[in-house]
Amino acid sequence: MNIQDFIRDIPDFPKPGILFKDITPLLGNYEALTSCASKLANLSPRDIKVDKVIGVESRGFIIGGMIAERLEAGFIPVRKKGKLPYEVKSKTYDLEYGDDTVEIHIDAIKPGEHVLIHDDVLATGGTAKAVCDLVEELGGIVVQCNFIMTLDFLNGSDKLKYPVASLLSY
Ligand SMILES: O=P(O)(O)OC[C@H]1O[C@H](OP(=O)(O)OP(=O)(O)O)[C@H](O)[C@@H]1O
Ligand SMILES: Nc1ncnc2[nH]cnc12
Repeated sequence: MNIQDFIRDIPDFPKPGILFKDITPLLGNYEALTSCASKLANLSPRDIKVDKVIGVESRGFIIGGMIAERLEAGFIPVRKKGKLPYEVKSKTYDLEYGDDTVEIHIDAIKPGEHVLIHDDVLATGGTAKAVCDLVEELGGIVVQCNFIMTLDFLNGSDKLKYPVASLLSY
């Protein structure tokens, strides 16, 4: 099963000059979807029990939830501003195509819990860095930043002080 075959390039989306990596063909194929989730779960650290998996809105929710199930961990949604109903911590960050704010519930992580952060794409690293900061502020321990793919020409991993795992790099 070649995951790469299920990632579609869309030029100039959502802005001119951006080559958008579209994962919807992957999501739509049962074998590709489950193989991707299992491979990503297998990349998690062997020696650490992951307590919680974070999925980042919105594309990180789908496979993040599947990884949590495979690791027998809880799932935490990190959402864009104004979507979570309870008290939140927030971080604003720059994107490849704009800026955004992510939020987490203040009681999502207990101090000392081991947290794996999953998203579909690591681009500039702004989103993942903001999520790492939120985990640290709640007293959690980031064990891995886990992605389907990294866009290496944007050097996103330079912003992250934690191990990065991914299936594909461009
Ligand atoms: O490394 P970065 O430069 O921060 O970019 C990566 C982020 O950008 C995309 O999300 P987007 O904000 O487009 O939201 P979506 O998942 O809801 O489409 C992607 O799903 C990551 O979350
Ligand atoms: N080029 C890209 N394709 C898909 N998602 C992204 N998130 C940030 N940059 C992206």
